[in-house]
Amino acid sequence: MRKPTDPTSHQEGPKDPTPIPWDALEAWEDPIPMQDTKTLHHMVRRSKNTPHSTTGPHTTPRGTPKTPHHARRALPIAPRRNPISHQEGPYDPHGHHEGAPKLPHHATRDTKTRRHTKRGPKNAPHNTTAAPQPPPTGPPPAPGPVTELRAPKPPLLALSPPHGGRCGRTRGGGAELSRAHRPHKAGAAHAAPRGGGRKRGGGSVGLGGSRGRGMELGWLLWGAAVLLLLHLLMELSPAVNFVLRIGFYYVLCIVCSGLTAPVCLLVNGGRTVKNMRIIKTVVKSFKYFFGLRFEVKGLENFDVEGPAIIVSNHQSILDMMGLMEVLPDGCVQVGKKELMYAGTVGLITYLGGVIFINRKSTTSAKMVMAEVAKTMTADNVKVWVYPEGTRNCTGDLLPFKKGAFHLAVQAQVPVIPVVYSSFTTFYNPKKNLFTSGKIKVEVLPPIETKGLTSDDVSDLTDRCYNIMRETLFRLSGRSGEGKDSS
Ligand SMILES: CCCCCCCC/C=C\CCCCCCCC(=O)SCCNC(=O)CCNC(=O)[C@H](O)C(C)(C)COP(=O)(O)OP(=O)(O)OC[C@H]1O[C@@H](n2cnc3c(N)ncnc32)[C@H](O)[C@@H]1OP(=O)(O)O
Ligand SMILES: CCCCCCCCCCCCCCCC(=O)OC[C@@H](O)COP(=O)(O)O
Repeated sequence: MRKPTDPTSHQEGPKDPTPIPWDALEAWEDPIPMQDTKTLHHMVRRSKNTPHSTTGPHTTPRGTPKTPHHARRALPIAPRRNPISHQEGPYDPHGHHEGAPKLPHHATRDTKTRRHTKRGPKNAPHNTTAAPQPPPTGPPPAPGPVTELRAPKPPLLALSPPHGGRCGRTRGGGAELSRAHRPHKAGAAHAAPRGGGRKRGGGSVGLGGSRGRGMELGWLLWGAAVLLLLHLLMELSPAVNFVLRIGFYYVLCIVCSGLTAPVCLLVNGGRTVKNMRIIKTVVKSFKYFFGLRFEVKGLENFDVEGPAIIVSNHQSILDMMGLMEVLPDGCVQVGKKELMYAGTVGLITYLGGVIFINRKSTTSAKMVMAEVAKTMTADNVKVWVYPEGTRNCTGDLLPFKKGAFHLAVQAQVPVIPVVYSSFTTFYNPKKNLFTSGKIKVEVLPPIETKGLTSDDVSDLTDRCYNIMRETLFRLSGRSGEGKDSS
């Protein structure tokens, strides 16, 4: 919080023509202190340390044997204790709870001293306009510094004790510009003056107001010009269009992940599949920014009793929008472990219960999947796997990895194939193509695995591959022969 200047220099009335130190006004409008980030860290730490809270395979407490059990917690279970309810006393988002940082003393002290500035000392005469000055005698003074040549500043401040923040949390307090004089807000000229509610003479906006509005207009014009230029460039150059759109997608993912993570922590307390509902709500809105539409069929095929393994084709990072468009409740995904280190996106995938595997180590990946097979039934969660093991935007399918099908057979749960039509009609990084488009999504009937063993995994994989490939070609409107023409 910036140290406010001496409030007396902001007395009402045009006594002193010298310009008001505008920056000093800022001191009266400091933002509300940010939420105490220490509390947030405290919550995260508490949620990790509570005996019942789930942790991912990579966060087993020190000393735990690195046996397959480390994956035991791979599946998210709603933590049985919510770190927020363990705060001393009720948790107050405005930070007025135990241990919250107090406002610095001088800020409160100033509140008292400033109390007198609104109307001057307590028993001073109630003069709403300055007493007339006696006419100056003797020769006219030589013109002083430039400042004296400037038009005198209009009366500016209806001072009242500071509220310690922009939003005026104390009763009627706070050093604030009378609305009629607030220098930077468009349309403020006609707002009723605040602070004490007494009518102030004259509603005209001071010079500062028009200058502020001019600046605001300038910025608006600049912004419009930049946007127009960008739009023009995007129209003229596919490469610029592609870079800006995919860049915007990355920014959207990073920023929204950073904003959604605290919400997940506050609502669900830590890593749990329940966070997927929140993530899904946010990601489902992304399609509108890119003019993408989804046409979904067969959602009823998700209505199976208990857990299941869902397998789908994987074309690009845009798949997250398609994933969230149809994601059933209580469904976690299998992802490459590198994702966990992708900044805020890694945090949100961790909080959403994503199961991280090391694709480069079949052994460790198998162990994780084996553990998942054991726990998914107990936790009644579905697991979404991309059997191609990587992104593939050719309009065809890569050969399937077998892990998902071993998982289904080991857990004796059905496999539900999901197919997304080819993105190649609107998205092709090699051709710098990224426009709006329609994606057809089809959820196919479940394939039972009851009674199957690991010997049947190869057949199961091939069967699923063929059904999904045929569906992909049908949805993408192409013949089943050969590679995509693109
Ligand atoms: C709020 C705003 C947010 C905005 C941001 C959005 C956030 C969204 C939030 C949240 C959603 C996040 C979503 C993330 C999604 C990420 C997707 C990816 O990362 S895709 C890459 C990782 N996925 C895979 O790799 C596929 C699964 N892979 C497998 O299952 C593989 O099979 C694996 C890794 C286990 C092994 O792969 P191998 O490369 O070794 O090849 P193989 O042929 O499958 O296996 C080799 C041998 O091992 C046996 N084997 C494989 N798995 C086995 C198992 N589990 N048990 C026993 N044997 C197994 C097989 O039978 C095979 O043996 P024989 O050839 O038959 O002799
Ligand atoms: C704050 C610092 C952020 C650091 C940069 C993070 C940028 C991440 C934005 C990613 C947007 C969403 C990603 C969804 C998951 C995904 O689709 O990952 C690709 C993998 O399936 C397969 O990867 P690959 O094997 O390389 O094809």
